[in-house]
Amino acid sequence: MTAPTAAVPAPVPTAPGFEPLLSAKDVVVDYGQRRGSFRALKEVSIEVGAGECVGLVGESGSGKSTLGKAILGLVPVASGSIEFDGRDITRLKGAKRRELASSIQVVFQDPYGSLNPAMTIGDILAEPLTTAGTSRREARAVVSEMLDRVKLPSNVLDRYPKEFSGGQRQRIAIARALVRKPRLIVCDEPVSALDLTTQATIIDLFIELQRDTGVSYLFVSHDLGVVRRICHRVAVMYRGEIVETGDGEQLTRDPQHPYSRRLLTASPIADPVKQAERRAAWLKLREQAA
Ligand SMILES: Nc1ncnc2c1ncn2[C@@H]1O[C@H](COP(=O)(O)OP(=O)(O)OP(=O)(O)O)[C@@H](O)[C@H]1O
Repeated sequence: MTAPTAAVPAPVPTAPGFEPLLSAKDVVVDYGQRRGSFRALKEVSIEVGAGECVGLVGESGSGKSTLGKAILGLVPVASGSIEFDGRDITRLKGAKRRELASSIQVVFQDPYGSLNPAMTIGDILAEPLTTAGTSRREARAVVSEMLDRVKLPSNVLDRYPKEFSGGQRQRIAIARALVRKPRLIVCDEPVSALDLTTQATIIDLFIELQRDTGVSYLFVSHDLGVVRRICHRVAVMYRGEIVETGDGEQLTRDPQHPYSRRLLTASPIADPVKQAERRAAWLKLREQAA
């Protein structure tokens, strides 16, 4: 198959009706040492509005996670800028970066690996609050509100992650991301480890949470079908660039870029080995950043 022609990376504007919240401009990320380094993001620009869900689709290795990591400050940005709520966050480090955790959170793909097996659900959910200085009493109230939001009963609090199914664990992971009441959640393939029925209920939950809390999502997925359901706009990534953007319907009906057409026909399937590598890389970076 011939490779699609390279396209000029175009800025992705915020959809009409949404106030800008996140704005990444010409972001470049390189991996490796200076000699032989690999450019994973090539001047990528994207905006996410307040209350908007922007999907990021593309095959394995196209740079989706790298963009999420750059926004979360987990990989260095070589050039370009990332603004959040009007503030330059491109190179925030240390305490200032940690403070941002109250505004930007992440939900991972793997509900099995992302919850500490030695902690009760109550402690897993309260920890982000108590480490940020919230009293235990106040933390309990917020945890209980978030359990309600993700439709889990309060009797889960004294139990451990291993006692729950994949879908329930993902509800717990979503509740944990919500306890600090963030304005943006980077969702990294959050439903691709789940069976189709559970996927559908978790997608419905994401939609409902967005409607009720006004949170924004940058929703990374290899599956255009999933992002079409949940996202207001979809950006297609190919080899470190955004090659096309549009609403899901339009992208499906009338894809402009050859690679988007290929994505539609190929219907890529998540490779479990690749996905395990991606999970390990995320967790390592998070530990380093903690
Ligand atoms: N730590 C790293 N060191 C070197 N190269 C890396 C590193 N992390 C990612 N890459 C490379 O950067 C490119 C983009 O990877 P990235 O994980 O962002 O892609 P992706 O679209 O999210 O794919 P996947 O779904 O497989 O994670 C790939 O070629 C990948 O091999």
